[in-house]
Amino acid sequence: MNFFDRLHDRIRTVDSVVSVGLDPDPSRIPDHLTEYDLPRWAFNRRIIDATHEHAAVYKPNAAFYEDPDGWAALEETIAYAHGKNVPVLLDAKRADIGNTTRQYAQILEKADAITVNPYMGRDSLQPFLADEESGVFILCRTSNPGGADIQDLELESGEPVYERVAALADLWNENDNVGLVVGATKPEELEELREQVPDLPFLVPGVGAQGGDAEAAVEFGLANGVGLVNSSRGIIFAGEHDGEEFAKASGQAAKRLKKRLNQYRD
Ligand SMILES: O=c1ccn([C@@H]2O[C@H](COP(=O)(O)O)[C@@H](O)[C@H]2O)c(=O)[nH]1
Repeated sequence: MNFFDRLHDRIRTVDSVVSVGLDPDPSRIPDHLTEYDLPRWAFNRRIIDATHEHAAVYKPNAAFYEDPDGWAALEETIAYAHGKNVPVLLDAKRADIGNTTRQYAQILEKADAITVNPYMGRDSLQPFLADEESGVFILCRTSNPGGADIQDLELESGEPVYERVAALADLWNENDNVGLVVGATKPEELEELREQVPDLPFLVPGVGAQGGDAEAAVEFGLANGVGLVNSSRGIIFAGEHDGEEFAKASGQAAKRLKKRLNQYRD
């Protein structure tokens, strides 16, 4: 079954488009978990227990796992999320020349979907695009202020780079497995892009800690009801640092976000 069909089912089952970002910054992990062999895994397990009923996906960002213990923590986390029937979207922003990108794409044997960087062009994404079962979210208009430096540049045709990326992504979507990453901090661009590519689901980061527009994220992020609105720090660090209460607070934050976003869903 294709990733977006699986995601559609998951969204229906939990009545939620919330992507829970698993970015376990070691400096913010509660003290009582730092004694574990894999503190990031101990942390994520508790977050998953508390949030899975509200999670359409989990989105670990690879940056928080790129060391030997980190990869072990990530593998445990992915397996545990799957045990709760929640798909995993790895925010890795990968892509490279052919033989290198083929190695990167092997991660899709574990995760269900990945974010990729279009800067190196189609061949750098080919192994991801060719994987019919997995989702591929292409960075299009990112949520950070510096996203404008390149993505907003006007081409000779008058279109900005991010619109060209969306047009290419639509072209590359031969296996119905492509989505776009568009920040909630860019509501006007979200609206324009939804008009331009009506059938591509968006992953919309930037609500919560980055203060993005939750209503626009839902109104324009979903294609035929399918899409994701991510919050990471706003959910996983919703509580105090110490004690088991942190997980309860993350469950409440995920539930709150789900309710808030559901106000805007059809
Ligand atoms: O444009 C982008 C692309 C990716 N991200 C990632 O999403 C989360 C956001 O975390 P918050 O704590 O909810 O701000 C994080 O992993 C980013 O690297 C993004 O923010 N913007």
